[in-house]
Amino acid sequence: MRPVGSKYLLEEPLGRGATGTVWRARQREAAGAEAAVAGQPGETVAIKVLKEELANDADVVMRFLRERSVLLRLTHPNIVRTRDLVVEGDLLALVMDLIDGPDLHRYLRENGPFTPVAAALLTAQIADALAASHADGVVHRDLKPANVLLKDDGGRMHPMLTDFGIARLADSPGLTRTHEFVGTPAYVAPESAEGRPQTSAVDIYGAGILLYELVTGRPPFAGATALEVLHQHLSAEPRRPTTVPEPLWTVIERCLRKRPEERPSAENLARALRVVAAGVGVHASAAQAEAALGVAALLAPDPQPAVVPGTGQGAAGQFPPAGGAGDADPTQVLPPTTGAPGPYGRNAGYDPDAATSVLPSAAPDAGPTQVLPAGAGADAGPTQVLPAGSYGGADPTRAMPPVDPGPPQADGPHPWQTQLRAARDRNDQTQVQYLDPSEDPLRRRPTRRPAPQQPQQPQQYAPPQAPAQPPYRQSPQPPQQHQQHQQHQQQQYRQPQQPYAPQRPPRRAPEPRYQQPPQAPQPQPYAPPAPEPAPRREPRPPRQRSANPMRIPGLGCLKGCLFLIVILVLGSWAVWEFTPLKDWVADGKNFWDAAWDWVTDAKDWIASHSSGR
Ligand SMILES: Nc1ncnc2c1ncn2[C@@H]1O[C@H](COP(=O)(O)OP(=O)(O)OP(=O)(O)O)[C@@H](O)[C@H]1O
Repeated sequence: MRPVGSKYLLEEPLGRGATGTVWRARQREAAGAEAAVAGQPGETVAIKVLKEELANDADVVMRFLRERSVLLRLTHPNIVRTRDLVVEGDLLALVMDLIDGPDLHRYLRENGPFTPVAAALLTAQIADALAASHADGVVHRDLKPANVLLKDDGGRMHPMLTDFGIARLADSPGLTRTHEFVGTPAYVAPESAEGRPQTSAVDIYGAGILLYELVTGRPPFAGATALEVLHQHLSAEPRRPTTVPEPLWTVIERCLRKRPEERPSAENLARALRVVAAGVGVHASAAQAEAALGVAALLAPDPQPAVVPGTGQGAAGQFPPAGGAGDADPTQVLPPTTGAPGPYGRNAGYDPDAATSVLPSAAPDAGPTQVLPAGAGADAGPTQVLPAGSYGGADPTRAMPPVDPGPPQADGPHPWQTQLRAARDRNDQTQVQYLDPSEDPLRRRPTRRPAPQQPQQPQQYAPPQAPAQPPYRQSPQPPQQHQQHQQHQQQQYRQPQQPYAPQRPPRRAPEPRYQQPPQAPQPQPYAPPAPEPAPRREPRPPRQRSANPMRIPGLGCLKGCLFLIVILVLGSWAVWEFTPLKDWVADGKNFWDAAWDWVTDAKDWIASHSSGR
């Protein structure tokens, strides 16, 4: 058991992600004033030990220190609470509440898709968490099923959003040194992929993808490579699967709008999802069904979305044209759809703090050994989200000096290519690709389970929190009646009863919109090369038919023998028919007599010819 700081002991690893390893750990002594939650000796907690690359990066350590109050004050019933932050030598760690339950990615893989009602209610709770964090100016930026833990809450499962702030911690000018892409291609919003300004709308996009995946078992955009997936986020329209009721599809479609300003606010999303859940069941009243059909009216966008600092956002809600020098993001994966110079142009004027989705390289100067003092919001109540503090507009990292990306490497790979390669590598971890297809939940058909096996499964989800319940929720019913009602609602959309035809978005050729703009006469200092075409598979050589497909032992030898016998028979027949053998046999001559006759005839013939001359 390894100590972390003086207060915690790591016991066993619970899981490993792209940014670190999560451990089950035990509290040795109360953390006291230096943590948001003091804890008790012997208490079990979860500790995320950040990767060495992060811990060794001085920028990340500074960010860690600066952002502690943001992380520690973020409390909500659907957010995994961060209790303490530890910096110790080359170790950075977040101490969290231990959640007893699987993450949503694993749950989905093991149990197949949810019913529309269950998916809507679960996503509504995630939207509640987002609404609270957005109100506090915090954008998650890596929303995906793996970051939703399902807490066992007295037999019911309660979704808890985790990894808040990890993307923020990974932000670092040092990121431009390794260009490793962080974020999961399947869930990345178009504006993030393009390096455009990001707001809380990126989380709404992530929630839309997650909701789609909950009801279908796979995210809407898939591809053989990360680049292919990202292109789809930018240009492909999601298609409505047959199992998704129309009101739910309205919500999903609005969350997946390419233009962030057209996506609903988290608060409206939560409300709309509850209206949909109430209205799509078999026992929905006419008014509830009517309300669900009119859900589009509830999906108003956020007039003042929380801004992701350092992504070039101008005034809140305004989205400057992509590709402008001011909003270049050095970590973007794809070139902007418009605008001449790429983000790596040395004159692009990028903001180093805009490194939104990249891990830093190792830096020699590790942070100091210390246990952090408590943040300002350390004593916030467990269900309370504190009002926005100084964080909202001011980005503490702006004080950091910009890092020169360095001169263009003429012969090395372009950072953009390196990013893509890293993104592909990372997909191993995020299980978007390079998985055994039989094990990849995103590729296989959803598991269809007969209803009796898990009749109560969707009921396990905790009902929405009382304060968040909209006025138009179902009228109170006796518990039993309510349960039956829920069962009916959920069974109406149980996957086995529906003709499920998973739809893969069509593969698209590289979009012309990402083509390199014509080169100006003056060379760009660092014009990005044309996108590397996705590696094409070599056409398979035609399959060789096996001579012995049944693999019968000795068949090859037998075939040779048979062939020889046929040749011998044919040869014998030819000799018999076309030689005087028959006559010899008729005359009773043996072979040697016949042969001697031949020789004699030949000698006579030669003699007659020579005498005639
Ligand atoms: N607070 C927690 N309590 C219990 N288990 C946790 C907790 N946080 C994470 N885990 C477990 O640890 C695993 C790894 O978590 P982590 O957040 O590092 O993974 P990830 O989300 O796939 O990574 P990343 O977001 O960095 O790509 C999770 O799948 C989850 O099962």
